[in-house]
Amino acid sequence: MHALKQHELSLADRLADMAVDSLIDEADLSPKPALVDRRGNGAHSDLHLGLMHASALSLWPMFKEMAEAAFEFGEVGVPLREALGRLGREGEQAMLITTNGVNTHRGAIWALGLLTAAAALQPRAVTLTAAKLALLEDRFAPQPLSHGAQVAQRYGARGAREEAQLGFPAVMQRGLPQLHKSRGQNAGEQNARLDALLAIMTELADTCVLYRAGTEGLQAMQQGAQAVLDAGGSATLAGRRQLHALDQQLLALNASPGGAADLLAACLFIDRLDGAL
Ligand SMILES: CC(C)(COP(=O)(O)OP(=O)(O)OC[C@H]1O[C@@H](n2cnc3c(N)ncnc32)[C@H](O[C@H]2O[C@H](COP(=O)(O)OP(=O)(O)OP(=O)(O)O)[C@@H](O)[C@H]2O)[C@@H]1O)[C@@H](O)C(=O)NCCC(=O)NCCS
Ligand SMILES: Nc1ncnc2[nH]cnc12
Repeated sequence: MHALKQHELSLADRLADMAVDSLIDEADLSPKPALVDRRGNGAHSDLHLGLMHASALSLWPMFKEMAEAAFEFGEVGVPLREALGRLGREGEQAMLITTNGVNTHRGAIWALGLLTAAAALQPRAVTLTAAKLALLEDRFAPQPLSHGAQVAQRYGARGAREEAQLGFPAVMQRGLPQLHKSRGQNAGEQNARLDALLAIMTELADTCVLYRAGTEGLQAMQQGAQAVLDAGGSATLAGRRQLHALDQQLLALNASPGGAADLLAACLFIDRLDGAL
């Protein structure tokens, strides 16, 4: 085999490892408000931590194939976008078989799929490259009346598609800077990751929350997350009290911030990639 190709294949393996590790780190991170974590199922009756792990692992071949497709096409364009769409739909089927039909990682397939392909193409301009891919039309994409599409209609919310098309502002302007800031304050890695999740939650129009709990739920998520950070973050006693109150409030509203969780995984992926460059 050609030496460069061999190198590319091992890089595809590494990118798939990074994507899956980021999903597993996100799932394990505790205590996350109303989400599945080591403590329990959050606001979900059909999810648990083992299922999140199994789902993440089932996506490894998809991420690898997405990176390989990026190497093969070699540039941002409709052929690569459509190949990623096909791989994403196949990955979603693998996920649904693994989880017995439960949607564990649909948003993560989208965000991390684009970022994995972008990292294979342009490791130093990942979010910009992912945004360019997200802006291209996939002629074969079905147009289902998804939860995201329904709340986009009802509230005019900017959902997962737009977040990617804008270059992941919730990650680049909120999550990643907060991760670095909290690490710099010696918050400890788990607290720094919790703070990054909270920072993402302060501004995101999470369509999972909107679908389940409307604008009341979205406001509770955004304001409650800001209150934790204002109190000093999850490493402080005052911040922990606010975090507990946010958990209780979101559980009472059945408002699971699944979109924010996916974007935390995206944030951890970009952080890992930065560390590997
Ligand atoms: C373009 C797509 C992203 C589809 O987007 P759309 O908004 O139309 O569809 P949804 O099915 O609603 O999926 C979007 C998922 O993205 C996450 N998300 C939500 N808000 C945001 C946001 N503002 N920014 C980024 N990401 C966001 C979220 O995923 C998480 O929630 C999932 C659980 O959701 P749901 O099933 O609604 O959950 P429940 O309330 O629990 O359901 P019930 O129990 O009540 O039934 C969980 O999976 C998390 O991942 C949104 O769900 C893209 O997905 C697409 O086009 N897909 C088709 C395949 C494809 O072409 N892929 C391309 C690969 S590159
Ligand atoms: N930890 C989590 N809990 C619930 N939904 C999620 N979607 C992605 N990660 C999640």
